This record gives sequence, C-alpha cells and structure tokens, in this order.
Amino acid sequence: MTNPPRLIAWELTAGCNLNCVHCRGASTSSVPEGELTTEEAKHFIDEVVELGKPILILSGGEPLTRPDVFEIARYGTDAGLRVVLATNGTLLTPELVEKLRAAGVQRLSVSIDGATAKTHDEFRGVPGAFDRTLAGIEVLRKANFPFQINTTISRRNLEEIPKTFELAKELGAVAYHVFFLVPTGRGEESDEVSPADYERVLHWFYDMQKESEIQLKATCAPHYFRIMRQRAKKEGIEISVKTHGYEAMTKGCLGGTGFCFVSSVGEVYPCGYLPVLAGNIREQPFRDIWENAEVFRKLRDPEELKGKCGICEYKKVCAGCRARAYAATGDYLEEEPYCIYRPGKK
Ligand code: HEM
Ligand SMILES: C[C@H]1O[C@@H](n2cnc3c(N)ncnc32)[C@H](O)[C@@H]1O
Ligand code: MET
Ligand code: SF4
Repeated sequence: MTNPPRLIAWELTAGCNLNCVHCRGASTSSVPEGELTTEEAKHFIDEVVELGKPILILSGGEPLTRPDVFEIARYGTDAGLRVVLATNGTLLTPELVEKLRAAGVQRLSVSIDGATAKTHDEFRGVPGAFDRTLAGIEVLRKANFPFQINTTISRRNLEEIPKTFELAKELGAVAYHVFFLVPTGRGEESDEVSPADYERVLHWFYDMQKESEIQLKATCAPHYFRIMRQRAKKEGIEISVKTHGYEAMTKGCLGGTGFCFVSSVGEVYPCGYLPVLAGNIREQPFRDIWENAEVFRKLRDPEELKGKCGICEYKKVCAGCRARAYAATGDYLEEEPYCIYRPGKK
C-alpha cells in the first residue's frame, strides 16, 4: 500500500501582485487562465480526504488574490484538513485576517527575503514591498494570528540570513523556515549559493536549531539531514525527537513520498520546483496519480538514484534535491549538484 501524502502545496492561482526575481512560478500580475474553478477545487479536496488528512498549504502565486480563497479554506477545514496559507504578506488587512481565521486557517507563512528593505525589495521586484509586508505582519501580531517567516536563500541575501532570522524572532514568528533557491521558473542558477556556502549555512542552521526557542526548518536542502547526523555523531548524541524534534522523524526531500504540489490548472508534480508532470486532476483521479505516476514510483525507490547520491550512505535520509539534479542534467534521478560530500570518505 502507498502511504498517503502528509503535505500538499497547492498553487491556488498563478497570479501575483509581486514580481520576484526567483519565483518558481514566474508569477506576474497578468490575469491567469484556466485555473481550477471553485467547484473543481472542492472536488479536489474531496479526493484528498479519501486518501488521508494531509496538511494543505494554500499557495500561489499569491493566494490572497483569489476571491474564493476563504471558501476553499473553509471547505478544507470542514473536510478535516489542517489548512495553512503561504503569502507574501503585502495584502493582509484586519478584515482579511478575520476571514482567514473564520475559515479555519491555522497558520500563515509570510516571505521575507532580507533584513533590509533594499535586499527584500530587489528580491521581490517591487519597491515598498518590504514595508508593506512588515505592515501585514503587524496586522497579524495585533490579531494574535500565528505566522512563520519563510526566507529563500540565494547569493543576493546570503550574508543577511542571520539578521533576517533575528528579525523573524523580533517580529514574533512561531517558526523560521529557509528555502534554498532552486533554479526553476525565474530562479537563476547564477543566484545559487556555492556548495561550500551551502555547507556553511547548514552548519550554522544546526547550531541555531539547538539553541533557538522557535522552530527552524530547512526546505530544499536535503543535505541538512546528512549534516545533522554527522554533527550529532561528533557530539556523541543519539538523534531522537527529544534532541532534534520533528527533523528526527523525517527525511531530506519528501517530494513524491510524503509531499506533492498541485498547480493552478490541476497538474500534479513531486514539488513546485520539479517540472516533471505526474498527471492532471482534471483527467485522472488524484488517488491514481499519487499511487501510480511513474515519477512518484521512481522517487519512492532510493535504489533508482544515480551518481554519488546512488552510492551515498546517507541516501535514505537525504536523497539530494531532485529538482536541482533535473535543472542541471535533465534527469531528476542524477546526483545533487550542490553537495560537497564524497560518499565513503569520512
Ligand atoms: C504552517 C504554515 C506553513 C506554510 C504556509 C508552509 C508553506 C510551504 C510552502 C509554500 C512550501 C513550498 C511548496 C512548493 O512550492 O513546492 C512548503 C514546503 C514544505 N514545507 Fe512548509 N509550510 C508551513 C509549515 C510547515 C510545517 C509546520 C512543516 C513541517 C514541520 C512544513 C514542511 C514542509 C515540507 C516538508 C515542504 C516540502 C518541501 C520538501 O520536500 O522538503 N511546512 N511549505
Ligand atoms: C514558499 C516560498 O517559496 C519561495 N520560492 C519561490 N520561488 C522559489 C525558488 N525558485 N526556489 C526556492 N524557493 C522559492 C518563495 O519565496 C516563498 O517564500
Ligand atoms: N506568493 C507567496 C510567497 O511569496 C506564496 C508562493 S511563492 C511561490 O510566499
Ligand atoms: S515568489 Fe510568491 S510573491 Fe514572489 S512573484 Fe512568486 S508568487 Fe509572487
């Protein structure tokens, strides 16, 4: 039997009010075409709960530009899902936040890509975006609505990451999640941090995780799970939920095993950064796609991995970023190009 998804990210709309340099969806303000209708969206939720009760991430584009976002969130909540929403934070108003609360939305993620207006605005492609996002966060604080901060790490903000983490804590975030840039959509390979910088940031992240009061998570950095094990071994610590929290129970990349991404027109992918189509929910039952799509079956089998990932002793906990392998070689099973580790050499 195939395990049901634990987490689904859903691009409710490809439209957006910002124009980020790194956007995986290459989202713009132009009116999107062919989006799932409200009825199709509800039908999808019905199909999801037939399989299980994953966390449903309403994302985009900017999900708050879709007028029926509250109705869809309410439907997901009533179906028994934990519904959360990912936003750039610029459109939040007190009325909107109350509507999200009434729809049962449990937490928001708000993206901040730098500790200064200059860095964030250059990233987000719109002057004034930083101030508008901070104003949105102020609304959340006043409403006592839980939020986490998401930061995408690239060459543009690498040195500002510790300060951005401090800012997230000062703002009252319940968690800080970093995403490592994946060169897809508008994301450019030349903006990726070097493999050595990757390693350095992830070691810093491990240190922060040990002392931080708020939860930290690194997404699109599967090598973190190798580093966590290497560091724990050095420190003579046994990895457990008590010592390492949620990270002790999960693995590097969940794409296709515990996680999938659904696009605004119903396409299902292993994640939002890997453009290898598993199927479309307009043409096929979601269960059928989740259980049988070739790309999902391959991602579920560590023996399919090639290159150094294929022979790595950490492959079951890391498995590399399949989207980065795809962007570099056209083959999503190839080795992760941004990992410095050489398997077998300790
Ligand atoms: C509660 C508010 C949260 C929001 C709004 C949120 C938002 C997101 C978004 C937008 C993505 C990117 C998906 C894509 O484009 O493909 C993502 C990925 C992910 N998030 Fe979150 N997230 C939240 C909380 C969490 C929590 C609490 C966890 C687990 C502890 C988590 C685990 C993940 C995982 C595993 C991925 C998939 C990427 C991967 O394969 O590693 N998220 N999240
Ligand atoms: C949900 C999070 O995904 C981030 N995001 C958007 N595009 C990319 C990309 N190419 N690589 C990594 N993260 C990205 C957003 O900035 C948001 O914070
Ligand atoms: N627009 C939202 C953000 O910036 C969510 C999706 S980003 C591809 O966080
Ligand atoms: S990353 Fe998010 S906020 Fe930025 S353009 Fe893409 S969808 Fe919009």
